[in-house]
Amino acid sequence: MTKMGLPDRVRVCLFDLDGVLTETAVVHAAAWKEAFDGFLRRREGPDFRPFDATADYERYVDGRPRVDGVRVFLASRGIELPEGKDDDPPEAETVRGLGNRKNALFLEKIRTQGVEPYPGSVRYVDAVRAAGLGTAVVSSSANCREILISAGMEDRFDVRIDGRVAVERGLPGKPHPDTFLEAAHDLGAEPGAAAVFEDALAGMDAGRSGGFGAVVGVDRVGQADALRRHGADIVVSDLSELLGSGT
Ligand SMILES: O=P(O)(O)OC[C@H]1O[C@@H](O)[C@H](O)[C@@H](O)[C@@H]1O
Repeated sequence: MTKMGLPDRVRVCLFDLDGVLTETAVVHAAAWKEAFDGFLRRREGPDFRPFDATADYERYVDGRPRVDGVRVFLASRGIELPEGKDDDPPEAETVRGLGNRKNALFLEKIRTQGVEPYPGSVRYVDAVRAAGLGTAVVSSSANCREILISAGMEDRFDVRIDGRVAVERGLPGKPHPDTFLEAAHDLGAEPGAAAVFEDALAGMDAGRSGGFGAVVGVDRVGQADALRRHGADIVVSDLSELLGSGT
């Protein structure tokens, strides 16, 4: 192990954003709950079964691109909506409309609450860079760049593969490994020389299937066992735990 708490073969680090670098996973979960509950209430009446911002979020939405989150959660309730168009209004009962509703709610929350980076993640990324390792942010979010700027972290990554870049390059999102593989490639590293840092189960699955050199699960919500079941080699509750370890 190196002093970064990673195997010696690791040359580049691929960081998920929401919940790993910034405290925005809970903001996404709250926006999804508001959007889905509004939809379910309209469709099923006052006795609707609400979206569970922990269990439903982790299993069906967390880590996936926006439209995939809509589709996978609705499928879990036996609901299928028409795809709709990118610019569908937020009240449209389509996959894109519901995604746009969630995005409007998410942006509103970010505007009022601001974006906080995890201090331990900032320290870890800085230490990794100082040690000469390459860094990438690999996020399903189309808002990744704005979130990084708001968190004051934009300059800390050599490569950014986010929800927008994935669409431009035709890359399937997490749980597929393609966005992580693309980031490793852009950093000039084989997957075996890359470490993946993720908090979402879909992200773990991407890390496991991509043949990466290490998969670090970041457990902010008490799901360490699930992270291990989905492929984490190491689980920490904060990236700062990796500093100075294993030497
Ligand atoms: O809606 P956005 O900002 O494009 O984000 C898509 C997804 O990005 C992921 O990083 C989050 O874990 C999900 O909760 C979110 O739904």
